[in-house]
Amino acid sequence: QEQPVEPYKIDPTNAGAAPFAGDGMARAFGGQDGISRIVDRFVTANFADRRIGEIFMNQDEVRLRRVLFEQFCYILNAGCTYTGRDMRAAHKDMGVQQGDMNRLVENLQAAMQAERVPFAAQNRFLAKLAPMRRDVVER
Ligand code: HEM
Repeated sequence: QEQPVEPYKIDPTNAGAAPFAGDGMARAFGGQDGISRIVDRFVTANFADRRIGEIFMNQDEVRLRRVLFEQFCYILNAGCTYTGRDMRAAHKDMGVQQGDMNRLVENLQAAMQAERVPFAAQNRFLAKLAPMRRDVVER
């Protein structure tokens, strides 16, 4: 079950990127079912990761699976809204470094590859997420 968090204003722009137009990206990711499988693989990989798993340990995995699905589904324009926190608030004081971000991207690439997302669509999605490093990585 999900743990309560400090109140915050719900706003889909908290997702940190504007959704893609049209349904091409949603289809490339296999719709909500495909996105759900990718998020599950991705979250499982991050928690089990030898290099970044420690950052995830003791965090709310149930909530993370829910809102990360919402975020991906929203950005891919697959018919969801995002109810989570903004990226700066979500990663505050976590000490995430650039190397951690690179590792997380590798795990996401592996999850998309496993679900046979076409390479061009993978890269379009990663390009949408890339600017979020400003709000995630501490320097
Ligand atoms: C573009 C890159 C990233 C995106 C799009 C992203 C997305 C998210 C989202 C949507 C949440 C949940 C927000 C909420 O609970 O309201 C979250 C939380 C979290 N993220 Fe990220 N994240 C990114 C990078 C990273 C990196 C690099 C790490 C560490 C290696 C990380 C570790 C975490 C952890 C541990 C939480 C749970 C926080 C908590 O439960 O309080 N994230 N992230």
